[in-house]
Amino acid sequence: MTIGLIREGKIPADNRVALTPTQCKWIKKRHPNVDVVVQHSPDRCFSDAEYKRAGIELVDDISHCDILLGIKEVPLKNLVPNKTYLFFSHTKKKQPHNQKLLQAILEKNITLIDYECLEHEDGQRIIGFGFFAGIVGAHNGMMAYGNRTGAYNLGRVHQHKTFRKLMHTYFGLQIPNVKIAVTGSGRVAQGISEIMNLMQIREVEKEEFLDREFSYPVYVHLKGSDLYCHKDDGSYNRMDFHHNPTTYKSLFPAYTRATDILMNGVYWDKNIPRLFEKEDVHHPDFRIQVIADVTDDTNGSVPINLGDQSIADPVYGVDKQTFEKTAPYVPGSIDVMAVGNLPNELPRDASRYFGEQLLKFVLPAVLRGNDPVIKHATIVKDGELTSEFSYLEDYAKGL
Ligand SMILES: NC(=O)c1ccc[n+]([C@@H]2O[C@H](COP(=O)([O-])OP(=O)(O)OC[C@H]3O[C@@H](n4cnc5c(N)ncnc54)[C@H](O)[C@@H]3O)[C@@H](O)[C@H]2O)c1
Repeated sequence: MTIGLIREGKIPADNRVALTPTQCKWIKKRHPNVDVVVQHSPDRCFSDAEYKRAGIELVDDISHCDILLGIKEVPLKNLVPNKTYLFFSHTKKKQPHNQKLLQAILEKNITLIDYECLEHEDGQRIIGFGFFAGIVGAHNGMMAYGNRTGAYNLGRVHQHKTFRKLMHTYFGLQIPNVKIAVTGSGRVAQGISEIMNLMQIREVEKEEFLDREFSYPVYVHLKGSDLYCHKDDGSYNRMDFHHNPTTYKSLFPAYTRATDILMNGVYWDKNIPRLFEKEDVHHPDFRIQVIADVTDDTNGSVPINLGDQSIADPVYGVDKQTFEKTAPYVPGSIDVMAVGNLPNELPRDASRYFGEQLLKFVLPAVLRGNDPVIKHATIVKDGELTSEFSYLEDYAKGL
């Protein structure tokens, strides 16, 4: 079997990759019947030369490969007929901008396995970039607070080649006595907590966080039952919340009066209550000055997320009275950091982390063949929608 790492074709080109040179080398050594080739790319965070040094063949033509690994949506013209692809297709929610992509995949008799649909038995996602989104998002949130208050100065993540180098810049950092709320229970929240700990910000209990001030910087980590309760009886049941989110309400408004910085990493869709409502901002005790919205849905769990910024310019202000977008760090506004491709600021670490999960959980299942995990994540098999994704039929027909 030959695995091919494709060149990212989406514009602007994504610099991440599914497997690092060392991981490719490891596969070849561990599985002598598997070959790995890499399509030339000028944009990847690991250069062609690094793959070559690891003994990996570089190619332009990938038509001899059995399995093609990418990251983002593959441009229609690049899709090779009759192949098996793994990438993030962003089609499972019938996203309008990717309708033509799914149609082309069907027409070209392709098999599409979507990373986003790879799940453990209990429904938890197997693979994702969330951890490094949390790392970069938390750094940017702390950077924004430093810029707003002038209390300290943090540079940009992408100025450092690796996470290890970034960590060293936190040495001696003097953070004032801020109170930070971290929300979420997945990889993003894990990444945010990592930065909190590296910056030696101390975790405290929620009651304490709500009731008192501290003479050192603190954070509270709020997960499912801390954030939501049933509207009728105040209870929380995870499965019930996932299935009937509209019957729940948010408990976060109390925290808006005790929090200086919100680091948001919750999973959200339009049926899940927002953390707080826009009107809460007008409450005289609303205290939040900076929001790092790593979840990043426009008008989503954070109602004053006014849309995406770029890595180059990650923060904007939101006027507390009019909710208009302003320049960042001006009086009377809240700073919002909202970027949809945060892991691209640390692409080498993010790729390594992604590749490790791929090697641990996905590659063995691919090699075994006929594996339920892969079956469950296969949206299209040989040009036909699988039964699990038959609900996409109308979308695939262009209706
Ligand atoms: N800005 C960025 O660059 C960026 C990058 C990665 C992820 N994200 C976003 O951050 C959010 C969190 O991502 P993550 O990587 O931590 O996810 P994850 O899959 O690691 O964790 C998601 C958590 O949400 C819970 N969950 C799953 N389905 C749910 C449902 N239907 N209702 C309620 N809760 C549910 C799970 O139990 C899990 O604890 C997502 O919205 C994701 O799109 C943003």
